[in-house]
Amino acid sequence: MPVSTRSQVTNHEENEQRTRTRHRSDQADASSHLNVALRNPHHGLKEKMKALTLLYEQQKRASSAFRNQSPKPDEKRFATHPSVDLVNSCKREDKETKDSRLLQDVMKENSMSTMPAPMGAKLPSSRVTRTFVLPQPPTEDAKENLLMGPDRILGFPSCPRKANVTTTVARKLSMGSSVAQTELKGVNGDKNMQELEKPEAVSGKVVPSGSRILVFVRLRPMSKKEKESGSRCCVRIVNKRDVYLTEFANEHDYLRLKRLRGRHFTFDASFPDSTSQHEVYSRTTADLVEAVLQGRNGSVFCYGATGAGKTYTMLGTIENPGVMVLAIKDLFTKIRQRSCDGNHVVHLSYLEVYNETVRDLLSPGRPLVLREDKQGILAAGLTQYRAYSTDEVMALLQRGNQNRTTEPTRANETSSRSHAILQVIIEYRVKDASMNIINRVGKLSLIDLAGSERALATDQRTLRSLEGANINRSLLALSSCINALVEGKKHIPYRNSKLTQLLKDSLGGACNTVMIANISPCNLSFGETQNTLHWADRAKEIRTKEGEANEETLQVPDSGTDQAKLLLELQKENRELRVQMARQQQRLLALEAQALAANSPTPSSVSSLLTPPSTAHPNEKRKPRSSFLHGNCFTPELKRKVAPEGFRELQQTVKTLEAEIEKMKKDHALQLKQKDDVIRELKRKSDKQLERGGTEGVKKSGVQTRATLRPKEKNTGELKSPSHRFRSPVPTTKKRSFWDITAANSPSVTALSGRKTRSHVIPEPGPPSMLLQSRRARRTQLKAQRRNQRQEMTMVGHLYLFSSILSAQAGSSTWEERRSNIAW
Ligand SMILES: Nc1ncnc2c1ncn2[C@@H]1O[C@H](COP(=O)(O)OP(=O)(O)OP(=O)(O)O)[C@@H](O)[C@H]1O
Repeated sequence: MPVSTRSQVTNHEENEQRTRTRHRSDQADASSHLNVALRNPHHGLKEKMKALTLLYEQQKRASSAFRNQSPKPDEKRFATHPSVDLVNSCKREDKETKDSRLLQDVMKENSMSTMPAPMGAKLPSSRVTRTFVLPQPPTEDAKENLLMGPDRILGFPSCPRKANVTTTVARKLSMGSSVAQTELKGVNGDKNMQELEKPEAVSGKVVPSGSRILVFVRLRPMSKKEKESGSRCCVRIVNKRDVYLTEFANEHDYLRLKRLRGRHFTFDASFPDSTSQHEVYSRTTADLVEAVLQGRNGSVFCYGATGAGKTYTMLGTIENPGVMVLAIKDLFTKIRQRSCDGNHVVHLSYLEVYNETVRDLLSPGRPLVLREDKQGILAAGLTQYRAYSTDEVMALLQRGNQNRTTEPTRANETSSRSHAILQVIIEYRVKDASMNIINRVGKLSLIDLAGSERALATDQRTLRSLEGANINRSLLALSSCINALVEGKKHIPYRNSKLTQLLKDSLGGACNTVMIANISPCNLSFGETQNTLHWADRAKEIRTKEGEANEETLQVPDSGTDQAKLLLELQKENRELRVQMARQQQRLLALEAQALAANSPTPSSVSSLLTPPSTAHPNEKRKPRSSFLHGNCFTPELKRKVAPEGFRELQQTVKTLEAEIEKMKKDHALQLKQKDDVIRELKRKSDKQLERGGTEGVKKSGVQTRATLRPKEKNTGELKSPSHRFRSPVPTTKKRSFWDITAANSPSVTALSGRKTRSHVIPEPGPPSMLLQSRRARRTQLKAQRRNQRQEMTMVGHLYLFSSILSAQAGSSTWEERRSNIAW
């Protein structure tokens, strides 16, 4: 991290001191005695030597036991290191001789030193020798670390480590399955990696359950420029885990000549400069990819000073692709192998945080706004591309990198000036042991952070310094978050920068997170390297939440192929049924047409309808007509039977209808006759009245109507019609009829009751009554009436005929039905 306050460093050193003390207390009595002696700088040299001898004896035994157990460290690992020759030459020496010489050196130095033993060692600057004071056994590894060449090196491990591989225990990702471990073994094939230490062992305290952030360190090789400038390597990686950082004392700084600076760190794995990209990927990210395929979220981020090799680790080159490329390739390969139906969805988004603005790298445009919802922090409007192959992903990645802000600085020619986040969301289906289909969704975030830098290291130009300030600010926010998370604070200041907002899930969410700290071997970058290692060491203690795998079991009872078969069968059946139904409909239509043709009234039958029926039995109960929709109606036998039977029925119906019509005709003729009689009677009466010159009645009543002429008939409740069909309803005493109301509202009654209604309005006088017309005019009117009646009768006959045909077609089964069908 760019900034580390004095108090933080002090705290850290105190913690380490405490850890050292705790470790020492675990040792034997003699060792504890030694510790007491070592802690006291004013203790006698004799006692110190005694203790050292004791310690040496003890550690010698331990180291010989260790040599018997553990495999020899790979000599090739250090091939590029400046001290390789020295290391090899040392190895060629007899171990015992070497150890004893070391001890002698130590004892000599201690006898000469004025510094307290555990704090370091000193040699006169003229002497070219190695100077150590080791509170830990001088194991082979430690010796390697200290053999830094002919120069005067002031270095020592700050943290004692038991020289026993069995103390390191494998740390697992929170994958919830054995796959992780299997993969780990398969991919790494390294005993030490399988036996990574427990989180508790790393932090030195009991921590709650959950997944700890995995922290790895990668050392980059010395650049040509650095070599040419005569820079030295200040970092040693031992046993692929331990990082020894040493500081070369400045020969001209006489005041600090005696000051010793050097640190020792232990991580989940540390990669020397010769480590290949594939090895880095397989050790750091392969398990994470596996976890993502199990439906979990995973994050990998590279952290380090500018020019330390973050982008190289994440992106790499075309010849040596980095973690991003290898992870995506691995994802695609594994999805294709595992997907049960061959389908998968891979969505890709790529953004950068530059000068505290979020930009879409795949479709650059306006800055994006960060929003928080239930799923976490989201960049609103970020493009999600669906990729179908690795090549497509590569093309997208390339496009995104072209859009990424990079500038040459003094520290790095292609320095990334922004933090880049590549997010891959995968969705695919797998089958479990009980053949259930499980839908899995996982998210992998690959983050390449911009490098922390000192203002002096980069250009002093305004834009670069502003970029640098923003980068440092966001990294400082990141370090604050790491601090808060490690200290278990309730409030984590994610909102201090856009970067921490975006990393919220990776740091404190339900996510498996890997941090790769990139460091430079150059002694000129000692400060930055120390900072990086310090924060990486701190990040080891962060624990992310234990999250559920994002998977959903789809309730499909049968296998995919069975399902497909079933679907095909059902489709086939459906097609067949449709064809059958169409055929049946055609047959039905044909039958109906046939029946209609057979039942349709021919001219002869119409004429027969008009002739009087020979026999008519209207009340006779008829057999219901068999329905065309009956189940057996499609048999050819029945088809032959149905037509004549229907025809016979129809003939009978016609006959009955004819009889009915005849009867009605008679009734109507009778009615007409009665009406004529009434008219004649009325005429006679009116003639009499006229003859009597009785115009008084006319004057009295005002308007004479037919109703006034038949008051008695009105009382009986019968109309003048002779037909029983035209009987009016019997008037009830309770209900007031319209006539009652009008009578009640008549002026005389109103005068009595004093109440007025709308019917008080006196109607306009109507046309003159028929009785007032001349005789000739009356006769013409009557003739017209009769003509109308005759026409009505003809129409009724036609209607009757028509309705009978309709009812016959509609399939009315009984006589009553048919009769009711006739619209009277
Ligand atoms: N492991 C490695 N092997 C070989 N070359 C490396 C390695 N790591 C880094 N480099 C080289 O070091 C130089 C700087 O690396 P890189 O650009 O990745 O640094 P960086 O940390 O991303 O810097 P910045 O933060 O400024 O972007 C590059 O030229 C790169 O090729």
